Amino acid sequence: MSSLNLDDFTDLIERPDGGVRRDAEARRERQIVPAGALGRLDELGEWLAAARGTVPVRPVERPRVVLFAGDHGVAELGVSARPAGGAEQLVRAVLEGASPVAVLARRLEVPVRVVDMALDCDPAAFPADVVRHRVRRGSGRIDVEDALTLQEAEAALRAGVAVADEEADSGTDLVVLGDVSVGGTTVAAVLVAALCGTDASVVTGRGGEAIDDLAWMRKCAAVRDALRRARPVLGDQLQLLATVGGADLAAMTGFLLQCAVRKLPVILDGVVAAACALVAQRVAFRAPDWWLAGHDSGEPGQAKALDRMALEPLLEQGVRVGEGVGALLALPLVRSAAALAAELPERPEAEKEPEAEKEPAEEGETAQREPVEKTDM
Ligand SMILES: Cc1cc2ncn([C@H]3O[C@H](COP(=O)(O)O)[C@@H](O)[C@H]3O)c2cc1C
Ligand SMILES: O=C(O)c1cccnc1
Repeated sequence: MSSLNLDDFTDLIERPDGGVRRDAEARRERQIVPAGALGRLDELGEWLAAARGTVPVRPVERPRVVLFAGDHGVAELGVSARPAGGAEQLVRAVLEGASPVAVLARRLEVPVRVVDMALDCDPAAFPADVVRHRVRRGSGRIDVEDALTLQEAEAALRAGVAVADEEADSGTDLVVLGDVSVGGTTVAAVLVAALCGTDASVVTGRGGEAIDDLAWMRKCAAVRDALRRARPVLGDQLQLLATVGGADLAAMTGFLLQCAVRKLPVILDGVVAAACALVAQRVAFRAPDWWLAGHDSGEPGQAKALDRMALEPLLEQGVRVGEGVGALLALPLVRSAAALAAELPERPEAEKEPEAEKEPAEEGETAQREPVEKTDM
């Protein structure tokens, strides 16, 4: 296998179509409801039109929840409320329809795909299509050892690319991206702190089932120790994922990059997705234009990462269960924005407005909006 050159993604990833975006904005100006009166839904509709490349925006017909799963050796330090190696149970609940994401996905009629990258259990525990991309059993204890070998990191990242291609090829038109793990919020905190140049205490939160103060201090110490190991490899994102990431995070990073290549929009869930997005942004600066932040999960590392990418969470409901729930909750909002953008009629007079009358105002507005196209979401 030829070695992977992440720099290639920089050229392969384009921005959403700026011309389509301007057409979407112009259409919005002509609609019967005053532009701006729908608040952020206006912006969302315009973003989706540009991402999907058409005005009026096409509805999201085939969304899918994609969850990357793995265990993390760092959980042995007691940094999670769950037992180390316990992600198998979480995945089982998702697949059996007995977890929060499963309930919501059923209700919203959105299929859920789980991709096991490094669960610490017998692969026979799950169907072949769930385990087929697994690169190892549990990722390494990042405070003292590498999460993965470079080869494993590369295999995991390639698996994420392959999953993105499978989704794009099978007609998925929007991805709700989440994770299922034990210890994942510690790993995500390390990546965010490493890439933002902050201390452990700034990014360390209380994780899945909130941990007590003592566990939080252990988590901070683990993040601090892993950060020391991360600093020498900050410039090489694959090495960074191998040193202080994990197979699920490496796959998610590859997945995000390839979704951007394939022009497949993604709603990010919590701190793990945000951390991977930040790594992907380092690889390809245009990539965040293809993503929305579904919600604010309350993990401080998530807020830090989203801020760096100028992504503003759509919802804040205090949801702290991971597994894509916050992002899935935002899906109806995105679909609502698309419906309004596509279906609100245009004012009859707007269609006949003489060119000379409308042009100066429109030109001025468009010119003003262009530079903020990327950052104002
Ligand atoms: C019911 C429940 C189901 C979950 N499934 C995933 N996570 C969540 O917990 C994981 C890691 O948290 P930590 O780092 O604290 O171990 C994340 O991967 C996230 O998806 C869940 C959290 C809860 C409460
Ligand atoms: O940010 C997250 O994904 C998160 C936050 C708290 C608990 N579980 C996950």
